Amino acid sequence: MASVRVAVRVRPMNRREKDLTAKCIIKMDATKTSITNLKIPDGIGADSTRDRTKTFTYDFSYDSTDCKSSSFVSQEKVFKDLGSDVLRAAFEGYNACVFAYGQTGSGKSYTMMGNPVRQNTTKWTVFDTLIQKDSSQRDQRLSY
Ligand SMILES: Nc1ncnc2c1ncn2[C@@H]1O[C@H](COP(=O)(O)OP(=O)(O)OP(=O)(O)O)[C@@H](O)[C@H]1O
Repeated sequence: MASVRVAVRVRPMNRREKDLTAKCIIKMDATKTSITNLKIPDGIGADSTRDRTKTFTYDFSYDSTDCKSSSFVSQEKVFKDLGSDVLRAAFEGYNACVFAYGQTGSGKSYTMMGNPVRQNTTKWTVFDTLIQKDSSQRDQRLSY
């Protein structure tokens, strides 16, 4: 596991953003995140086009804007990609840390804690599985 991993996640638009008919200017493609400056007109010249959209590569780029989209990334996937290895490392005695960074309302708490009713169940199920796996490995070690 790499010592540091960085992920970007885009949440669905909230009511206020929808009411303002805000446009989504972020696109994710595998590990790449592209941001488009709509104030720069499209297709004027090669240089303008390059400035209009900037692309950055991260370990993970998560599109969680629309749960009906084929590219939708669920809370469970985020946890499996980012949380489970950190937990495993912690069980193995390594120091580990996960933190979320972003402006207010961008989805930090949601990504870390999930939805209290449904998504925590998924998270804790994966967590329980890890604990069970850890104890069964320990039991195997003890039985040698
Ligand atoms: N991936 C997501 N899918 C659905 N809803 C989300 C998602 N991320 C955030 N939200 C919703 O967006 C709102 C703001 O999210 P959240 O409270 O997690 O932001 P925050 O970054 O922790 O804000 P603050 O810094 O003010 O504490 C919440 O209503 C939350 O349920």
